[in-house]
Amino acid sequence: MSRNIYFAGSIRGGRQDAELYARIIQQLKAYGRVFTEHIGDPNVEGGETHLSDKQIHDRDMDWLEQSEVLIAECTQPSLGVGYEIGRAVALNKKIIILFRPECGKRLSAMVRGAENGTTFVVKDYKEEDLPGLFKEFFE
Ligand SMILES: O=c1[nH]c(=O)n([C@H]2C[C@H](O)[C@@H](COP(=O)(O)O)O2)cc1CO
Repeated sequence: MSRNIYFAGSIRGGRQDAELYARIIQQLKAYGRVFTEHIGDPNVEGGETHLSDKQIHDRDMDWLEQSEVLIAECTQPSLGVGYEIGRAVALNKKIIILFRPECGKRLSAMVRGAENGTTFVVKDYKEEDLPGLFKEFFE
């Protein structure tokens, strides 16, 4: 399948959900090419070490431009993920925000408030909902 997918999840914002990101990426790979597999790598803690911050930024923006859709897991707040969402809006990408209300926090109004029902979708979910959600989005 030729669809390009950009998955966004917290790195320097905190790695509590890294294993969940890996499971999400595994599922997304059934629907296209996922550029950002390193986000699910448990060895990536404070960021990728083989690249400078500028190299990371420029590579990720290039990947985002090439992607059809941005899927951002936003439960663990991350400045980088928030930035990527804003850039994806500016590029007119389709955006799917995933948030787990069970965490007890509230999603930023700047993210939930951007929902428009078509190109910017916010999904409150539990992990077991993901296969059905992805099937609905992609098929
Ligand atoms: O090493 C990295 N590699 C990388 O691809 N990113 C990108 C992808 C993630 O969706 C997002 C995470 O941002 P942050 O590190 O601020 O939580 O930024 C971020 C870092 C470190 O900031």
